[in-house]
Amino acid sequence: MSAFIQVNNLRKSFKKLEAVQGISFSVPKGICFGLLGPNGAGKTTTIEMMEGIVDFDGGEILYDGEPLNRAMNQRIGIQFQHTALQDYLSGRECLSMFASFYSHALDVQHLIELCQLEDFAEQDHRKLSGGQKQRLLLAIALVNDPQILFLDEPTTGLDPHARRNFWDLINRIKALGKTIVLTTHYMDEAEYLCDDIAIMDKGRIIARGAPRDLLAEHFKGVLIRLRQQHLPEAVMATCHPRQDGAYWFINTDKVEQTLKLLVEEQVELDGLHVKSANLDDLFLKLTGHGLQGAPEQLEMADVK
Ligand SMILES: Nc1ncnc2c1ncn2[C@@H]1O[C@H](COP(=O)(O)OP(=O)(O)OP(=O)(O)O)[C@@H](O)[C@H]1O
Repeated sequence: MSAFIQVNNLRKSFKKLEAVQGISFSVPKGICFGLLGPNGAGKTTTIEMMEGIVDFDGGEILYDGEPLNRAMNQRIGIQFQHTALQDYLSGRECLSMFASFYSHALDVQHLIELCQLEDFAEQDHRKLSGGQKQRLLLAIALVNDPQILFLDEPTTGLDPHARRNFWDLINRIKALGKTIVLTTHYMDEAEYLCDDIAIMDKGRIIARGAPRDLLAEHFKGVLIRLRQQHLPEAVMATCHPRQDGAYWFINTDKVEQTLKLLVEEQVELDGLHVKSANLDDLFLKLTGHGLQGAPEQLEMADVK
């Protein structure tokens, strides 16, 4: 697939802080591309340079081979982390106001239906729940029928149910053929939504590719967690378990054989947990620290 958005050696410093340190990547048309990383990694600075909101110190950003120009600017939709809306306006009125800014805008009722705002479109936007507000902000980002949609941490602070709803909505919008660039520090969000990701840490890209390919490249097998107990010699010698706190951990790419051995050796399986590697594990492996503070991190077998 050819690059729709091409970012080459992009740099940005704030005084002595090098927030973005010469990153490069490309985004083909029609995919959902994710910039993933912990707080302060440089995601928002990168996306804001791509949106033309923040000037960059070096490098280039090309859209269909051209720097961002007025015509392309009209084809971009942005959902910011925070957007101040006019007090007292209903969702429908907010949408009408933003639609009036563009020469070509989508029908407001169509946007209300697309983003499932029907039940609260007439309410003062200040009374909306977090999930409802995010859907309204998404509708506002779509008002000019953009070719490219930028979403900056769109589900931060939402409860799990609202996040799921929002993910479904993003998938519906992606199915309309739009190119989506989103930032997130939720690895599950990136795994669920993104065709391609760049993992950022401290202003640099430390991994690039499709989530599934990245995981296959860096990990094999699964991790089995058992409650601490005396393990038979055969298990110790074959599985090389690692003890950590109240648990034993076994890395293996031969799950069935390992489980069979545990059963044969009459190991207590109560509380057994089997887990595949995810992007949190990858981030931990690449950087030595976790993505979101202190989620449960499980070391996985390394292929290399
Ligand atoms: N306008 C600014 N002035 C000074 N420093 C800034 C500015 N904007 C960002 N930074 C700094 O640049 C670094 C990268 O910030 P950025 O917001 O891009 O990270 P992020 O990955 O989006 O983090 P978050 O998930 O918290 O939004 C941080 O250290 C931040 O404090």
